[in-house]
Amino acid sequence: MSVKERGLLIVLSGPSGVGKGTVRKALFSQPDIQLQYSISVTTRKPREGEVDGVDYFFKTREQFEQMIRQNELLEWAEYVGNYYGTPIDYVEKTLQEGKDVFLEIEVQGAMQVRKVFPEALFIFLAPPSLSELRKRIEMRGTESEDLIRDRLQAAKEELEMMDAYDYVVENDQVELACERIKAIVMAEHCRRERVAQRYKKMLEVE
Ligand SMILES: Nc1ncnc2c1ncn2[C@@H]1O[C@H](COP(=O)(O)OP(=O)(O)OP(=O)(O)O)[C@@H](O)[C@H]1O
Ligand SMILES: Nc1nc2c(ncn2[C@@H]2O[C@H](COP(=O)(O)O)[C@@H](O)[C@H]2O)c(=O)[nH]1
Repeated sequence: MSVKERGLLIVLSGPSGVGKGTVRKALFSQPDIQLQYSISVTTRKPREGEVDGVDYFFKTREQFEQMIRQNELLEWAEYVGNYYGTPIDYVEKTLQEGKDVFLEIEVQGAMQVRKVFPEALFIFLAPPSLSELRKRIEMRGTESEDLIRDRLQAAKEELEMMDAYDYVVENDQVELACERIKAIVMAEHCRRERVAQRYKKMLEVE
């Protein structure tokens, strides 16, 4: 399979509460872009309304550690007391089918993905400010005061990593952030198409 035919791997990171899930849902509802969401595995307890196999695959720590041992994860990280990871089989199979795969993961995991898939597209979603980030995570109402504090502490470390990404997109408004990500993905497809054409021409000349 040529570089062009394989799907594009898109990695979206950003601090907890910045709006990754909200922007992703907006992006996935767009008719002119087709992305496949990679459902992560986690040891975190489900939030109200979260469904196993839709939002996450919810596992015990023992089950998760077994997945690590059996090399079933493309990447994994411990984030604020819980494990999170990306099942490798789904990502590989879907990319092979020529479909684009979308990962929504924190920064430690994203850096592991970069080592395995350096050609992936890395996008960091940034909040307009730290105070707005705090407001969003508090307004969501899914975490205790202690967990919000820990997630905001992690957010400061994550924001320092944004330079390691190919693009930084501000999530000031969901629709705008969604359009910006769409434009980045479409531009990357055009670039890959041109590289593939040039490569094909080169082979014809030889
Ligand atoms: N542009 C925005 N303006 C105002 N509120 C927003 C915006 N984007 C998202 N929100 C709100 O912020 C809260 C957090 O959003 P969301 O759950 O999507 O964040 P997240 O980055 O996926 O968080 P986590 O990493 O913890 O899962 C939600 O209540 C959401 O409605
Ligand atoms: N490294 C990974 N991080 C992941 C994965 N799935 C989700 N996440 C990130 O964890 C935090 C917390 O998520 P929450 O649902 O508890 O709010 C957030 O930044 C997610 O994007 C994964 O597979 N690997």
